[in-house]
Amino acid sequence: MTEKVRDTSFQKRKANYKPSIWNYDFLLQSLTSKYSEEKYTTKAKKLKEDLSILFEDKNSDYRLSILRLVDSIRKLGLAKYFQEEIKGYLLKALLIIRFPEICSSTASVGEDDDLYVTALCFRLLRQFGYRAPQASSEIFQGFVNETGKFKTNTDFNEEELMELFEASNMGCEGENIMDEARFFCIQNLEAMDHVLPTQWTAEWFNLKKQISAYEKECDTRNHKLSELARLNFNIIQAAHQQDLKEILRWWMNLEIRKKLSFSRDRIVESFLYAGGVAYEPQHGSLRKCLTKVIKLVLVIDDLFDVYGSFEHLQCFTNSVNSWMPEEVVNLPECMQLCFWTLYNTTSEISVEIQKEKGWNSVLPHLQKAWGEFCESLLLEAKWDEEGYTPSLQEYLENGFISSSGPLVSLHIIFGVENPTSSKTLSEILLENKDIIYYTSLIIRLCNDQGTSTEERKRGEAPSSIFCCMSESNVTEDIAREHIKSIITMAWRKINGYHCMFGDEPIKHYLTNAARVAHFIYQHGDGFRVQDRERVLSNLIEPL
Ligand SMILES: CC(C)=CCC/C(C)=C/COP(=O)(O)OP(=O)(O)O
Ligand SMILES: [Mg+2]
Repeated sequence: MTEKVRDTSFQKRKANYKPSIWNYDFLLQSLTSKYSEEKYTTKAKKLKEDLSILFEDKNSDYRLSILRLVDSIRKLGLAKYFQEEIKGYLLKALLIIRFPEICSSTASVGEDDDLYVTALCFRLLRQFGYRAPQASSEIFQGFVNETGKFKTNTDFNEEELMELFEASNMGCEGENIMDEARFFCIQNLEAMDHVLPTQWTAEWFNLKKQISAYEKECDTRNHKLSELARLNFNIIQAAHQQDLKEILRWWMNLEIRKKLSFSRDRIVESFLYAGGVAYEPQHGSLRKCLTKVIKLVLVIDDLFDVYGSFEHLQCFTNSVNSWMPEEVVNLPECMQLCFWTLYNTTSEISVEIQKEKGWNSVLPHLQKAWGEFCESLLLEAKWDEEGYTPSLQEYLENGFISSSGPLVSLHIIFGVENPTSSKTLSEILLENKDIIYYTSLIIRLCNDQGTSTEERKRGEAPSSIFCCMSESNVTEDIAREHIKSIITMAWRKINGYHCMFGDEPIKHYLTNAARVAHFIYQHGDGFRVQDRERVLSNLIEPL
């Protein structure tokens, strides 16, 4: 057992987090939706059947309308309903582009495709994980000059440039033409630097907006399709409401809640973000488990950043590493409570995963991941204590772990995959090692982009931006641009894995964690400042 740690009932620094804006009792009462009734699911199935006719339409072999229909279905969150049809349709679209002479449509122009069609087709194929010649970046060769730059003599309109921008964000490492495309669009479209491309966006957070936008498309809109999209959104929201009720009860019953004046009470936001990772109704268990993990990450992160003395944090980390409650008895009461909450919640989660998914020996993996997370926070606390500024590389080697990405990823794998597949957990982890790394890197860098100014004011450990400024002796603006370029590079790597393996569920959900990070930090610190409207829109108000 550790020797007695000095009991200093002090708090390292003030974070001045505002209390939660949510009245949990009131929320619990408000979370009811008629869409959890069976009849709505039946109605959705019926609508889906009625809509099969869309795909039989003889006139729709014009590839642009095919591609647009597939894109609308995807944007409306209905791709899962029409998986087979989309596959058939995309293949048809490819056939028309490659062999126009065998298609009856007079609109097929084959090789002379305009930028819009080329970019749209390329993006959809990559989004759905299909390998085809049209999913190769080579198809943009016709739009660049001999030096590899996009031809400036062609007058591309805004719609074409937007589509090219979307396509460029599906590019992989080494596809220079995609880098050129991205650069070209940012230069030629106003304020593109702040536009989040679809590939970086968590579908769930954009769904309502997409449905409303589709409904404004008077000419092409299909009423039944938008009816199904609305119904689908409301059915999902009803499932989320049931999950959130359970989560609120869990949180309200925890003793720790009353003892954490130094920490952020952000259980609703933690749930909202977990929903961005896996929003489909069947992922309720994963959503709830991720919410608990994110909430504990916030508590422990605050413990390290604003509360504990270095000595206390060392003792806490030892306890998590050894997973031995005896170690914490000498810590302040609230730190002991943190440990117990982590200890008990993790045990419960491991039992649930074993029961639901059939995995064995889950707990040792979760313990190890929490231990590594605390070690990374302890190193940051050490840098803070010593006033040391690491190089950017040294910072990132640790920062990808302190982002909580590896921890969150492990829970995603346990929640998505089941052990009946032919692979062991170690094999799955190894296979996804790089995607976990780059996702975690994105979480870390997005977090720093959104929170570093405030953290610096509070005198917390340095962020990537500060490390970059100090190492290269550059201004904050230049450092921020450099960090943005690392984020873009990380996405290129992630895209590469998707191109290689197709849209596998594990890779899809792991990547969603990076998308959620962009969302949380795009306008600052999404955990500090609560977004009332967003919670109401996604979790409370039906369409
Ligand atoms: C998408 C996910 C899982 C997000 C959680 C990220 C995280 C470590 C939040 C802690 O906030 P912070 O802004 O205080 O972080 P830090 O102190 O590490 O900079
Ligand atoms: Mg922090």
